Formats: sequence, C-alpha cells, structure tokens
Amino acid sequence: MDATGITASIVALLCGALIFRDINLRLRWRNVNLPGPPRYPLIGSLIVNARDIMDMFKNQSRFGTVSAFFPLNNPIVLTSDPEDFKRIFTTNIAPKGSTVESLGQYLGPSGIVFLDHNGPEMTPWKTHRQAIDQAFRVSSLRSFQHAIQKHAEDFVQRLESQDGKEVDMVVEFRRIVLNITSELVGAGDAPAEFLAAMTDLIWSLDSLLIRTHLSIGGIYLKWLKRRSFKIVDNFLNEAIRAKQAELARLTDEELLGRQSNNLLELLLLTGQFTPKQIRDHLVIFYLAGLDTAASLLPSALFQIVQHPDVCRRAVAELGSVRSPLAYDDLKKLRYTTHCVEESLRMRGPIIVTARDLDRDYELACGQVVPSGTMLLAHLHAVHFSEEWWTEPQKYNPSRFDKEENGGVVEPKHPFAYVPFAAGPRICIGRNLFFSEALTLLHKTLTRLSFEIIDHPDNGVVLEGHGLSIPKMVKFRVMKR
Ligand code: HEM
Repeated sequence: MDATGITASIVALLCGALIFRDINLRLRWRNVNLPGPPRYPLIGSLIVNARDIMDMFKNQSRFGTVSAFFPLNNPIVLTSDPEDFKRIFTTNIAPKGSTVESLGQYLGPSGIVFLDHNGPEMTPWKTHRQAIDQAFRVSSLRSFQHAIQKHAEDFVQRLESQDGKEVDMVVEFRRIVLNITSELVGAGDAPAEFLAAMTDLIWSLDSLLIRTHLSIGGIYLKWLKRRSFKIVDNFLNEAIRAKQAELARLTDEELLGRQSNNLLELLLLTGQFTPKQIRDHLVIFYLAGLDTAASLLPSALFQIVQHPDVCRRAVAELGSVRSPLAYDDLKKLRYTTHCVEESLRMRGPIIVTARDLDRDYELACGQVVPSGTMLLAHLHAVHFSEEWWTEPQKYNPSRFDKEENGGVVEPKHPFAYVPFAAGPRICIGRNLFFSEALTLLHKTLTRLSFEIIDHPDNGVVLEGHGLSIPKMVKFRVMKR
C-alpha cells in the first residue's frame, strides 16, 4: 500500500471510531431528556454553540436548572440544583477524576486537591486531608494571626505611601496574599526569585485550563515552564531538607510540646509523607490559596466602597475593635463578615466545580445520566437564583443576618450558598481566608479611604474557565 493508501486507511479508521462513539453515546443517552444547545454528529455542540456554552457559564443558565451539552461529544451535565450539590458534595459517588488530572500532571500528583476521594476508605486523600486539617484548626489559626497582622501592616504602610495616587488593588492584593500564603506554607523567607517563579507557574494555569481536555496539557506546560519549576523545586526541596534536619535535632519531649503553625513542619511531624508528597502539597497551597483570595479581596473592597451606607457601617464596626486585631476579635466583626460573605455569593472566584460520574446517576430532577458524564456544579447560578434568594442581583450584606432580615434566614436551601463547596472536600482554607480578609479590611478601611477611579472596566469581573477574576479594581487612596 502506498502513502496515500495508508493515509486514507487511517482517516477511514478514525472516522469509523468517531461514528461508533457517536452511535454508542446516542444509544446510552436515548432515554435522557435534558435541555441544552443542539448537538451535531461527531462534534456534538462544539463549534456552532461555543457562544451558547459560554452563556451557560454566566450567572443564569439559558437552559434552566439542569442542562446537557456535548463539546466534541464529551457529555457534560451542568446543574444548579442544590439537591444535586448535596449528593455530589456529601457522598463519594462522583470522584474528581480526569478534570484535575492535567493539573496534577503539571503541579505534582500528590497535591491534596488532586487526590481522589473515591472508594469506601477514601484513602489516601483522607489520610492527607486529616494531617493537613491540623494546620487549619482554631489553635493553629490563632497562632498564625500574628503573621497575617505583620503582613497586613506592611500592606497598609505601602498603600499609605501612595497617598493621593491611583492604586491597582488587584496587583496589591495579589502581592499580599502571596506573602501570607508563603508564610503559611513555611516558605516565609523565600527569595523574590522563588515567588516570581511560583507566580509564573500559577498564572500559566490559565493556558492549561484552556487545554484541559487534552491529557498532554500538563506535561507540555511542565516542559515549557521547566526553568520556573527548577527554581521552585530547588527552594522547596532545600526547605524540606533543612526542616528535617532541624526536627531531627530535637528531643522527643521537645517534639511533643512543639506547636507548629506552618504546613511544612506539620506535614513532616506527622511522619506519614515522603518529601515528594510534601513538596506537592506545598505547591498546591499556592494554587488553591492565591488566585481565590487574591481575586475575591479586591472585589469585596470594591463592593463595600461602591455602597456608601455599607462602607460607613463597616468602617464604624472595624474602628470599634482594637488594633492589632487578635484572632478572637474577628468574631466581633459581624457586619464586615457579612460583607465578605455577600461578595463570595456574587463574585466568588470559583464559578463551577467538576466531578466525573463513575456510575449512572439520578439527578434531583429524576433524569438518570449515564456513567462517564462530567457533572459541573454551577455554584454561581445557585447564588443568583430567585428561588433561594430575595433580590439576588442586589448587594445586601444584611441578608446573612437573621435579626436584620426580619427573622428570615437566607438562603432558603442549605446547599444554595456554596462558595467553598461543601461536605468532606469543602475548602480547607475557608477559615484562614476569613482571617486574611477581615484583618486586611480592618487595616485598610480604618487607615485609608478609597475613591473609585472612573473607568468602564473598573469593578468588572471576567468569567471564564470556571473562574471569576476581577478585570480592574482601581482606587485613589487617601490617608484618613
Ligand atoms: C476566596 C477564597 C476561597 C474560595 C472561594 C475557595 C473555594 C474552594 C472550593 C469551591 C473548593 C472545592 C473545589 C472542589 O471541590 O472541586 C476548594 C478546595 C480547596 N481549597 Fe479553597 N477557596 C478559597 C481559599 C482557599 C485558601 C486561602 C486555601 C489555603 C491556603 C485554600 C485551599 C483549598 C484546598 C487545599 C482545597 C482542596 C481540599 C480537598 O480537596 O480536600 N482555599 N476551595
């Protein structure tokens, strides 16, 4: 057979495989009747409906609470039914699976986010999660508060030095969250070169997310970013070695009484993890803790400043609490906490979260979808649903206060407010995030006032690839 013949045979084989896949999928889905964009043979709802698919990620899905679409014939079900959230998040019917595989290949497969929780024992994820949970207990957060304070003070002094000038708060918050995360991880003394390399790795994820369906994406990016990886790995591996040596010098008694408040030390002290696993977890904390908090904080500040009544009330509350703020003072900031909660509802950085069905699944609406389907929990859509919230488009921190809200508790369904997901895999860093957010708001709003810069993009959030990120948050800052 000549070259043309071989090429024609390969093309014919590929077409045959695609047609077989198409027919198989249609048979498996013949009894499922879910709304969604039209689906074409072989390419599913891809090209023609790219816009529709983007629309589906916007706050209100065009197709209602549950819809199905098939980019390249990969079945995806998008749900914003809180009853589905309850099942997905609180049982182990839907593992994280392929959705995070590419990310795992890139940043290190043992990172807590990538470990699968499927199976009756949920190991090794459960073992890792239990060990890491210790760093987020109240006692650890209490002793970590002084580090947050120190960084918050640096942050506000930096802003004060720009008195009267225009400041890009997206950049400022990103810098401060990076520093706080480094402190938590145990890389507080990291050189600027390490922080730049780590930021490079995290930022390049956007291009990985675009290629997320290509399993090669992670490996390719790892090669492309090999220089940054070398810097990050050299620093972390050296930090792990140095900490191991330091702990080896301690007596058993000293080890027993030791209170660690950074992850590196804590993970070593458990004695359960290899240096490679520890390295992967530390990297993950940058991924999970950086973009999320650094995206939400500028938006939260923007929304507070944009609403003068809310701002006056928050400033009064923040001013009534002593400085520096101790961990136990945070609970006195009830109204400011509601401001942050309201921003998490409206501008929570994670729009959707994905799970892979490894068995047939009955949706809350009664339809059974076949195994192999990717299930997307649309966190934002439920946050904007009129079924569960009063005037969901309105920024109203008081909705979280039962007394102020005429005795009504919002939302009207316990799984209709899920900025941190829910169940055993709920965000491990949520309490740390509130410590960061409240301490930074305390410092900034009591020492500075903010004037919103007039620009059409100011305060706008970009929504793509399942994440919501502020496009621009610029203020003129003035010392109070
Ligand atoms: C605005 C702040 C944050 C938001 C909205 C947020 C949201 C989330 C969500 C929705 C998940 C679940 C994802 C899923 O199940 O697919 C998650 C998981 C996680 N988050 Fe956060 N997060 C925030 C801050 C943080 C911080 C500050 C840290 C740590 C420093 C952190 C560490 C993690 C980790 C390690 C997981 C994985 C837990 C597991 O798989 O067991 N997050 N987060």
